[in-house]
Amino acid sequence: MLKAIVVGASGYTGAELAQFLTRHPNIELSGLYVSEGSLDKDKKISELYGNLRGCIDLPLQPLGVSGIKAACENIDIVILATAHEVSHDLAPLFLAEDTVVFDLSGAFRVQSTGFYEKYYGFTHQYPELLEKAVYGLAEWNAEQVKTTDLIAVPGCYTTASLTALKPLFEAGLIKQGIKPTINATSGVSGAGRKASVVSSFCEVSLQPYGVFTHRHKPEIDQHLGTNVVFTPHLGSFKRGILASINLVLNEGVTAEQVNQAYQDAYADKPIVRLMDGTLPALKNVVGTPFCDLGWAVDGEDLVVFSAIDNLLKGASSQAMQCINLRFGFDITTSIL
Ligand SMILES: NC(=O)C1=CN([C@@H]2O[C@H](COP(=O)(O)OP(=O)(O)OC[C@H]3O[C@@H](n4cnc5c(N)ncnc54)[C@H](OP(=O)(O)O)[C@@H]3O)[C@@H](O)[C@H]2O)C=CC1
Ligand SMILES: CC(=O)N[C@@H](CCC(=O)OP(=O)(O)O)C(=O)O
Repeated sequence: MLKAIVVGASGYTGAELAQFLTRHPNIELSGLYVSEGSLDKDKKISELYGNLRGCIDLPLQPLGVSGIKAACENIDIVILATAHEVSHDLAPLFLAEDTVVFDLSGAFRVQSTGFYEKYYGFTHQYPELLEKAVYGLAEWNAEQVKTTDLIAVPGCYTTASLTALKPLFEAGLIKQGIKPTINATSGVSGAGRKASVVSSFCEVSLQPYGVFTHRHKPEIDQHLGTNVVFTPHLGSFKRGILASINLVLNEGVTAEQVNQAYQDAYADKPIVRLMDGTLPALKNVVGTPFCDLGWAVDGEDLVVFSAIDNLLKGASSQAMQCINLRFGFDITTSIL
């Protein structure tokens, strides 16, 4: 039996991961951690999430740097469900204890230190870890995930976008020089559990934000290999992301070729569901690990729609897919 701990377990993605790990037949959930000064320290996780009562009643233990060695005793797997700066500082310490680290933050997703100064506002101290980290887009990087000890789980908008775009670019169907335009709307849980005015119920309606400046744009650019225009929106619902993506096809490319590209990429991938002539809807993916893809072609114009649960395929269930890949379990274990 492998043993796992979750750091940042009181947050939205950490609590989801605790549930996947509890259900896993080959992994024991051995500890849940929050920051040293957390207001939730020593509470049971089920005091915060009532649905977990009787299922996961482990305490949220405070964790400081000096406690990391003890927290890692006999531990194989560490999930960092923490803010980018926190993951940046903690990952090397957990790696030094011979654990395999799955980081849900953006701290190790993009191989460019300059990117972190521009988009995250901190100087990255570990260029060697940026090189070593594998980007955990599970349907695309499975072989690399199997061989690394640091997995950078992709961001939520990025997962929705790359899952939709990669088959088309791999098949060479998209006209060069015209950037894909991604408009994506996220539920408010994308901003995490901490209180903030912008994500408070009375403040949220439906509005764009981060126009031309959101950090997921360069993350998509790097992992797609081409530049995009990306505009995120915040919607007044709890969970889910719907991305609508406009593209121009190469001359002569047919709807059948688009269908075939998606079939080739995903026919044997159980987590990506190709809609048959219908279009994705959040109600079909929220609470599930799926990415639903639908599309329509009109001459050279192609619109693709991608729907995920931001906390699941956009974070925790994708991390669980990566854990399964890394340790040789079926990719759907504990999530389907
Ligand atoms: N929400 C989403 O849809 C997605 C989030 N992500 C990323 O996943 C990560 C977690 O996100 P989310 O769950 O939303 O965040 P939350 O804000 O909901 O949770 C953050 C957690 O980290 C804990 N924490 C803060 N500082 C420390 C520390 N020094 N040591 C240990 N624990 C600490 C918090 O508890 P406390 O402060 O009480 O200590 C809390 O448990 C982030 O990097 C986010 O960007 C990625 C994809 C999607
Ligand atoms: C609605 C909302 O605020 N969403 C978050 C994205 C969440 C995500 O994917 O997280 P990473 O920060 O790990 O990249 C945002 O726009 O910052």
